[in-house]
Amino acid sequence: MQVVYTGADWQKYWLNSLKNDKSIGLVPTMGALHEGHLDLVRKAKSECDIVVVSVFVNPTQFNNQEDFDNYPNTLEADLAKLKEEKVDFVFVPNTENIYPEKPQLSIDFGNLETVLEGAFRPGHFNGVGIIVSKLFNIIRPHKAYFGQKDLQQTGIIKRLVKDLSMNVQLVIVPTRREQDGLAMSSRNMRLSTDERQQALILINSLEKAKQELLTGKAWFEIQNQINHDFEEMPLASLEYFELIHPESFTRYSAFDANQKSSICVAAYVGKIRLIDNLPIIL
Ligand SMILES: Nc1ncnc2c1ncn2[C@@H]1O[C@H](COP(=O)(O)OP(=O)(O)OP(=O)(O)O)[C@@H](O)[C@H]1O
Ligand SMILES: CC(C)(CO)[C@@H](O)C(=O)[O-]
Ligand code: BAL
Repeated sequence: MQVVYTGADWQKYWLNSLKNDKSIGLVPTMGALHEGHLDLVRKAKSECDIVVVSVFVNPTQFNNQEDFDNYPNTLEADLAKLKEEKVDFVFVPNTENIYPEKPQLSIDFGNLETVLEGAFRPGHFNGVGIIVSKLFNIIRPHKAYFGQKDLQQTGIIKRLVKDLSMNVQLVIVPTRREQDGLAMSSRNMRLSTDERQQALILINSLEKAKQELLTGKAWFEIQNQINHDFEEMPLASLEYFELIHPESFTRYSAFDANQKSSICVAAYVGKIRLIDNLPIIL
């Protein structure tokens, strides 16, 4: 496994892979790797000749300085896990290398900016759009792997690839969960024991809502009930709990079994903001 620190360093490996007609798979991450990330890596390993994992905590996608300052950094352990998975390259750029200057470009994702993460994290998707474009331009992968846990992020990146005719195939990997159902997330390691227990309200409320939707209960009643459930949890505070179309991300005010739908949730547990989602009709 080779650790590469700059785009210029990667260039010679890229030329070599091109000469040998090798396919390249990229797994973009912000580090603090868990089994969810490793599922992406394993999928990439099974489909590509060369797998590159990037580890970069991208400052421009954080709308909250405290969240950025406290984002876990476990690079040594990450490298050991990636070596175990027989990853070919790990790209670990520093901020100066990625952002020699503050980008002047900004990306407006239209309606995607006005709901869910777009609404609650102003500027977040602009930061994601810029860094993912940069990573695609530097690494030039044939395929890139993203997790379904960040459902709206997958919509943003699909839009980016389509609107800019990027020559990369996106692969979306299902959400890996802990045994009790909590979606794996790097931020989980910052939860106290009590917070970890109360964090289960995210997946429990998604599953409860799904069951009730499928048995005919009205969406507004379900939403009211879930709001109430969150109010009962002293450490959890709900940001949104929405029924949406999983491609356009438009909100539904009522359930329609003939339309694709997913439920998305975001909540603070203590000071940690977590997100999750569950498909209802695919
Ligand atoms: N539980 C999971 N299952 C599948 N993919 C995941 C999971 N968690 C994260 N990913 C994916 O891994 C990639 C890198 O994500 P990232 O490094 O932000 O990790 P993260 O665990 O989502 O961190 P955080 O939730 O704290 O933002 C993204 O494509 C993300 O969707
Ligand atoms: C795609 C990504 C690596 C861009 O920084 C990040 O948003 C993430 O980890 O999901
Ligand atoms: N996994 C999404 C990255 C973020 O929370 O900024």
